[in-house]
Amino acid sequence: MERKEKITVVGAGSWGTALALVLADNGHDVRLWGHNPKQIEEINQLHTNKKYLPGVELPNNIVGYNTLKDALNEVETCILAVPTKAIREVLNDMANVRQEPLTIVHVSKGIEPDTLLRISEMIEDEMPEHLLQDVVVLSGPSHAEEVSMRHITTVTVSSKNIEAAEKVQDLFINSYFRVYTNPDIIGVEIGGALKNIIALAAGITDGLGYGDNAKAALITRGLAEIARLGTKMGASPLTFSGLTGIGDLIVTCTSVHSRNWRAGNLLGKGQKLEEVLENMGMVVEGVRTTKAAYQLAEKYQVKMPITTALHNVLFQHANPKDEVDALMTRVKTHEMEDLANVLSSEQ
Ligand SMILES: NC(=O)C1=CN([C@@H]2O[C@H](COP(=O)(O)OP(=O)(O)OC[C@H]3O[C@@H](n4cnc5c(N)ncnc54)[C@H](O)[C@@H]3O)[C@@H](O)[C@H]2O)C=CC1
Ligand SMILES: O=C(CO)COP(=O)(O)O
Repeated sequence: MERKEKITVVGAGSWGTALALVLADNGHDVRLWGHNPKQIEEINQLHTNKKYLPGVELPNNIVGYNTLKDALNEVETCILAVPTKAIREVLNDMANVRQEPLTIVHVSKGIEPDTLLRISEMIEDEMPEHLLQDVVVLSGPSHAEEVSMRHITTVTVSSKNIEAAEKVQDLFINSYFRVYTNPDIIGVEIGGALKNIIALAAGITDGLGYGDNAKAALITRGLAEIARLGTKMGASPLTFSGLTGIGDLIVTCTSVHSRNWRAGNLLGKGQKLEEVLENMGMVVEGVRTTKAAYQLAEKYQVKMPITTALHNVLFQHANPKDEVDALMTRVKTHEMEDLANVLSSEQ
């Protein structure tokens, strides 16, 4: 029998709440912290979180907290489930109310524009060393809507300290939520963040009226450019064929639950970015990540044509259809880059 723990989930949005449910199902005492007092009142009195997970009933061992100090009191592990944009602010608040070291399990999928830091690097950067035990990432093909219905889901945990990842594996694993470990934290974080770019693009092609062939092309060639960048950044190429690579690409590009796909779909149908984001009500990580990935492609001198096309649509007001046409009419090339390199060196 695994040890039951007090665990704090920081961020009461859809993913934080769904993960709180998994931990509660495993018998842990779960504290769900959110910054909106009305939402916390709803969680404690009605046992629902209707805005983020409509129709889902929360068990009694999930208790809502509005004060970070109380939520983190006597807790060794915290799940950080806020959008990438909010991470530094929340970590700063956490550091102000903590004295003891904490293991932080982050579940966000993004890269910080300009600093180009992965999320585990942002945590190491922001959290004073004496307050940080370990940093673990949990990622994989997992929509909150399905997890909260206890639908079968598989994810991966990774950390520089594999024992910390194994401990988190034990906290979460159960009969509907299977957790694997992978020591390649760079690959796990890069795959999880960059798949959102491709999901936005898949939403756009669907919105433009293209079919499954276009989507399969985007998933496959998207994976190629994610792996091209990721391996330059030090990731293992094998990670991109796993749950946090192709697995998450498939689910995000093909699911109506995906916020990134839905946002892309509206863009493809002609809505403006500002309008789409305003009406979404939930985070669309792929927009900021496109900016960061575009900067990373320049830094590492890696060709990322889909990311570049999406960057043009999101930030240069390019027409989505024109960008698709431009992608399709690029100079012809080999599919496998190793082969292309061999052939060009033979010429
Ligand atoms: N929703 C999903 O199915 C999944 C989401 N993720 C990732 O989890 C992260 C969170 O996503 P969601 O839960 O979907 O987002 P969401 O939009 O459903 O919820 C975000 C939550 O963060 C809170 N928040 C925003 N700014 C804040 C701030 N400055 N201080 C404190 N709280 C703040 C919001 O009030 C909200 O409760 C994202 O990085 C996303 O990519 C990962 C896997 C699955
Ligand atoms: O990461 C996710 C599924 O694995 C969630 O994707 P969206 O943010 O696009 O909904």
